[in-house]
Amino acid sequence: MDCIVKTYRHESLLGFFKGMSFPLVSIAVVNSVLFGVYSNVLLALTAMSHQERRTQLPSYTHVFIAGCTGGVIQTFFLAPFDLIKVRLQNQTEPRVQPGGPQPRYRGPVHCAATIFREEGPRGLFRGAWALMLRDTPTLGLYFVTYEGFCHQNTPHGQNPSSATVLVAGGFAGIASWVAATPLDVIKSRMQMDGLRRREYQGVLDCVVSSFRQEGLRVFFRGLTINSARGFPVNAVTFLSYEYLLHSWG
Ligand SMILES: C[N+](C)(C)CCCC[C@H](N)C(=O)O
Repeated sequence: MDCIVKTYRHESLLGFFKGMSFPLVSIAVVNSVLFGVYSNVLLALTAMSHQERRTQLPSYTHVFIAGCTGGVIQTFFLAPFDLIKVRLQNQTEPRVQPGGPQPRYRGPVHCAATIFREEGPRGLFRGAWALMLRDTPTLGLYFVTYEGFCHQNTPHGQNPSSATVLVAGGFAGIASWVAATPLDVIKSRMQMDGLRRREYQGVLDCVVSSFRQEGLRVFFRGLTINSARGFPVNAVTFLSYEYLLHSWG
């Protein structure tokens, strides 16, 4: 609540949409990589089409492996986009006045160019290890939750209803975000670390020093908001996924 109130006071309604244009474009790319890799790995592991999988649920191990693989590959696409989002969101100066000083990053493209210039091409992948650690197991969990919930709430041999897909997707989002939040905190700190004097030696150092300075609570920062956001976002994501598979498959 404090964050919402302060964001509104300092930056008005626009403050909530900071760094949004870029993720809007990137989410299409990132999700198609994730769901594309997931579906294809599952196909390779089980030799069953999407339709056939409805009658015979693949083993949860296969679902988990396919989800984890999606998580690894997705990181290469997500890392630069996510970095730019985090940098822009953390730029909390009030809106620029005409004639006043320019903010450090003037927008996503300028932000990408500045990071490239100041921190080199590898700078665009700052925090990518933490991101991969965050997403690999949690995306495995994401698909296991989704498939498991759909399977349990659908009569044998039928396709899950839209309502089931929405709720299953929502739960998958919450479960994976709850599991991902500790490393999400670390990931964002690593991404911000390139900006000034380097504070952390690596992921482990960031975990240890965050814990020393702020205690165990630090790893649960943003848990409520991540889960609250996770439900609707992933309900819609899975509904679109199922819908597209049916209309094209
Ligand atoms: C694995 N982790 C929890 C990080 C994300 C899982 C859901 C991904 C979705 N695009 C979203 O933004 O919610």
